[in-house]
Amino acid sequence: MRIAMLSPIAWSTPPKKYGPWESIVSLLTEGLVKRGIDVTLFATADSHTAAKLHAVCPRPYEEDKDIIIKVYEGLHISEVFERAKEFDIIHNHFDYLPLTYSGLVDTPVVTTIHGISSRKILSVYKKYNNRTFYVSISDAYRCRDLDYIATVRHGIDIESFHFNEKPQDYLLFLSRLHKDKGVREAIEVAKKSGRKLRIAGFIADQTYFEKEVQPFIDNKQIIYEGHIDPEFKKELLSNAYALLHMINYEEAFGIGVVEAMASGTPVIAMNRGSMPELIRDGETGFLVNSIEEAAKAVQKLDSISRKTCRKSVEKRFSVDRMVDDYIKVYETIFKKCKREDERPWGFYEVLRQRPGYKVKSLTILPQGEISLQRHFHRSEHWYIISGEGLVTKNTSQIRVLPGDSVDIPVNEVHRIKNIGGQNLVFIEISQGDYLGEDDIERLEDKYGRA
Ligand SMILES: O=P(O)(O)OC[C@H]1O[C@@H](O)[C@@H](O)[C@@H](O)[C@@H]1O
Repeated sequence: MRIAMLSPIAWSTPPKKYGPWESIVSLLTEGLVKRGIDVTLFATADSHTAAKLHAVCPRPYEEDKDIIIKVYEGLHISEVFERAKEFDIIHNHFDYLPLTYSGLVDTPVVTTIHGISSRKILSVYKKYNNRTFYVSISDAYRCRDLDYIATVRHGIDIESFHFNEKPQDYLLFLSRLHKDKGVREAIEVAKKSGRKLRIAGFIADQTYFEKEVQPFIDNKQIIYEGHIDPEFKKELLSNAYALLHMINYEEAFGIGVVEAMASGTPVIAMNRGSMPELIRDGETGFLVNSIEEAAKAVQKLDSISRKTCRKSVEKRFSVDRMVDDYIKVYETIFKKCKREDERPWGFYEVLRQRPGYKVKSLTILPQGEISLQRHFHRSEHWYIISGEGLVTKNTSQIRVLPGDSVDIPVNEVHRIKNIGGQNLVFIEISQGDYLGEDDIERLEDKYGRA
């Protein structure tokens, strides 16, 4: 299966510090590659992957303000769709914009809806509801107006989080600093329960920060650690007494919540959005409805086993589980959308068909080869456009390059194999009294179709 993975370009894939969408794309891509799946990752040029990287945007636009967002969004997305025929599935993680290209290609598009920033963008999702496939990242995040092929909850690289059974005494806030994420509320919980609070994350709303957060930072009880790197984040998570996640919105998924539990750290979260799907109330943390309840929950934290937190994540939020779930989604889509012109060796396109002749372009992927075969009703003429091939004609073999042509009379046993590193493309003119695809006698086939 050939997957085109379309990542956002706000951050690199994986991100250096913050970038939840890019981080999930990276974990999924690397997990699929490990399973032997052919993935092409479309991401910023400074991304790192074991898949094939295709990049037009040199750096993340959040890190380089000289990058004009609209220009690079257009260039980045169009690359995937212009190469659509090379893939069995395009997996879009880039929000709604790529949907507007999906009607122009035959390759099925699956979109993981990581977040709907405003109800105003829903009209795009609604328009493409019947044309593409949507995946939600929690049941809570399903929108009634859309149809979904599955819910796939995120997985994390559990082994990279240090499990710690003996935490320090501080509470932790770890997210972007924004009203939605409830930083102010976390400060109040810390004050009410007389605990130290360490705050980490980048300032997503400067006005909010200056008004609601900064005045409370005394670097004794309320400490701001800044926009931290992944290693420091892991250290803060594993040493924390608990994570406070006092969100003010219906959050689709909380990666930090799962990462905390993987480190053995229980989470006290507002009971809304996806939180009940992530936290087992009383087992891996507490679901609360107010600051008062959260402060009371702090007093009960000793009843939570840090080992249970870790085990719960191992069972429910591993990368392997996420990769399994997405492979199931791809297989379902693959079966639903299977077309005759997609072949194990590549694909073809009929350019013209009239009584007596047919013109096709054929693309054979590297290492691909058509079956050893013959036709009873048609002769064929091949003209090589690009790549390097090896043609078998009866018992002889001929190496072919762009500009070469080959004639295959009716009844002649033949095959063509891609022996180069790039796609082998050729134009075929077939002539005869019957031109249907079923006029193929397969004598031998690498893909078991003979
Ligand atoms: O049988 P497979 O390997 O799919 O090859 C099928 C292809 O064979 C070639 O010789 C031509 O006849 C193409 O028109 C055809 O699509």
